[in-house]
Amino acid sequence: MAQNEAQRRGLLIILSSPSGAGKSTLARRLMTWDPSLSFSVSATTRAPRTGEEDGREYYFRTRAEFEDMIAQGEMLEHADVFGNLYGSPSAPVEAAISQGRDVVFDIDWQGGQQIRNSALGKHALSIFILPPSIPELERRLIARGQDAEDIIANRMQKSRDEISHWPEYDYVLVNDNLDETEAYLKTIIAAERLRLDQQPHLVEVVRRLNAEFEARS
Ligand SMILES: Nc1nc2c(ncn2[C@@H]2O[C@H](COP(=O)(O)OP(=O)(O)O)[C@@H](O)[C@H]2O)c(=O)[nH]1
Ligand SMILES: Nc1ncnc2c1ncn2[C@@H]1O[C@H](COP(=O)(O)OP(=O)(O)O)[C@@H](O)[C@H]1O
Repeated sequence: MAQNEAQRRGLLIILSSPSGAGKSTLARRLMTWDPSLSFSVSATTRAPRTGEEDGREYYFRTRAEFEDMIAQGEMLEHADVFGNLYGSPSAPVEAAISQGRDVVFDIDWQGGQQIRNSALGKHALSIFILPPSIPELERRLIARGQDAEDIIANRMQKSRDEISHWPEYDYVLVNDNLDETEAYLKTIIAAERLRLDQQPHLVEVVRRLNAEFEARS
């Protein structure tokens, strides 16, 4: 982008899916693809999994701390998911988008809905990830090897409700082949960026085209 051009605000790229469909894997791949992307690290009251670090995958907080963050107006959105509180802190998102950086969210349908209905909703690009089948969804949850049987059963039971929200999203991808889904996701983001980057110039271009028509007549 030329230096004197006004910088557009960053996009809020929302990824939602039932647990196990692959959205965290896809989000991680996006971050490697484009290091200018900012990942919105959520706060949660759920316990850390093996290998998860406070401030990297999540900000792990007690329920009292989380409720205090809500009371202080620090959350862009928040929801109860599988009996725990999850939410996206506003400040890092505001900072990133005001610098023109696009932000990736790995959140459920309730969070997606809240962001779309917020003041930042017009900057949202939402993508829903479907699993290719329910047995495959369960296989992935088991293969991930992170959750106990009862937790997996609870996630499987909630997945039908999460899936029912697919029509609310701008795009829906079936994550069968991971590399293919990743490629589609990048295409969607690239197309949206192109559209937004072109927008401010279009009035000027069409004005010039019209002036050129005038000059011919
Ligand atoms: N609304 C909302 N949902 C979130 C947030 N962070 C994570 N989630 C969702 O909470 C659900 C559970 O996340 P997690 O415990 O990491 O399990 P996983 O999705 O199976 O890896 C997933 O659907 C996440 O997308 C958030 O900040 N807000
Ligand atoms: N297209 C795919 N094919 C096979 N396995 C996948 C695919 N996408 C993701 N996985 C695997 O499925 C498991 C769940 O993926 P994850 O990204 O943690 O899901 P989510 O964040 O939606 O809960 C992980 O072990 C991941 O490596």
